[in-house]
Amino acid sequence: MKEIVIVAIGGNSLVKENGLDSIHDQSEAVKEVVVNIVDMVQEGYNVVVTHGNGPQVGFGLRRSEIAHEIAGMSPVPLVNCGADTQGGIGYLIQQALINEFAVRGIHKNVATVITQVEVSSEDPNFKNPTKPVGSFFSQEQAEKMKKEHPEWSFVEDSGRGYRRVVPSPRPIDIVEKDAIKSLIDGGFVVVAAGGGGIAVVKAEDNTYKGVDAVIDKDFATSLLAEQIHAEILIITTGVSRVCINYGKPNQQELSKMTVDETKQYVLENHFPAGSMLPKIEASLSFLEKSGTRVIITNPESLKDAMNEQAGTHIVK
Ligand SMILES: Nc1ncnc2c1ncn2[C@@H]1O[C@H](COP(=O)(O)OP(=O)(O)O)[C@@H](O)[C@H]1O
Ligand SMILES: NC(=O)OP(=O)(O)O
Repeated sequence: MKEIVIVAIGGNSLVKENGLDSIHDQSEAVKEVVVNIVDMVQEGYNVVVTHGNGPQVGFGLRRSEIAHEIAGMSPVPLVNCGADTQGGIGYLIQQALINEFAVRGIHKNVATVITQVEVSSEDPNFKNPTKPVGSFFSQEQAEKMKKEHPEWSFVEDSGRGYRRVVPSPRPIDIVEKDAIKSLIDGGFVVVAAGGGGIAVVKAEDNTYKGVDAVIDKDFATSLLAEQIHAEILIITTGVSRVCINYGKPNQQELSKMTVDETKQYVLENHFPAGSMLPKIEASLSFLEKSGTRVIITNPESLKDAMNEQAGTHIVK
């Protein structure tokens, strides 16, 4: 059996910048990534695709709030907003993959799996929202919104502006992992764990219930990679390489780092929470548990990164 590669597409890399948030723009961004993913399939890898939903779940939540405020419609719970993004973005990726295979004359089955991810109801992250969602705002806009909605929390997100934050518990188990593995074994290109998965808690009688949260897709992807025995984890995001001293005059791009070097950079606070830190923590967890190789890069560098010509490579 060929190597399983899991590719996580960042939610922000599909929106690119504030203003390019229409479905048309996101669909075009998806098509760009998919070309590179199909290249990898053609090279013989078994590819599983996951994706983020930070911007998109925030847009959906805000649409629901506005519809409630203006038209009195019932608000959509955050967990359902997340499930909606899994379907919406999964549809874009699935169709783009099918179309790209058709253009190249390749027969390949593609399926998106609605994926629930178990979290603990006792997770302390429920009381401390950290996951940035939706649009970026100026400090002035964020302060104005905070006055109007005192229950909202905001954080400054990696020098890009202020964003609302929601609870983000750690994933414990991918509920549909066996279905995903069966599809991979059956030769499907699988899209799964979108938006970090739909957050659910498990009761003693083995039933599940959704909870209002957005799981970090990097942590969910790392867990899925472990559970399906993937060899390579690729995280695509808005930058071609991970940097130390990011955004400072002495910023330095990293092409390769070992697990130990990576841990040292974490201790030196080179990676902010809510953006680069989860990617790094998820990568370390994957390498320590089951994986052989991690690549962090932007979607357009995927092919070069597979040949070690681009991206940041984290090795054991
Ligand atoms: N040390 C760093 N090296 C590279 N990028 C960084 C670093 N610290 C913060 N960033 C920022 O974090 C972004 C990735 O986080 P984010 O946009 O939240 O991820 P996603 O693509 O999964 O939505 C990068 O595009 C970059 O703007
Ligand atoms: N759910 C999630 O982590 O989304 P982003 O990758 O878009 O932040």
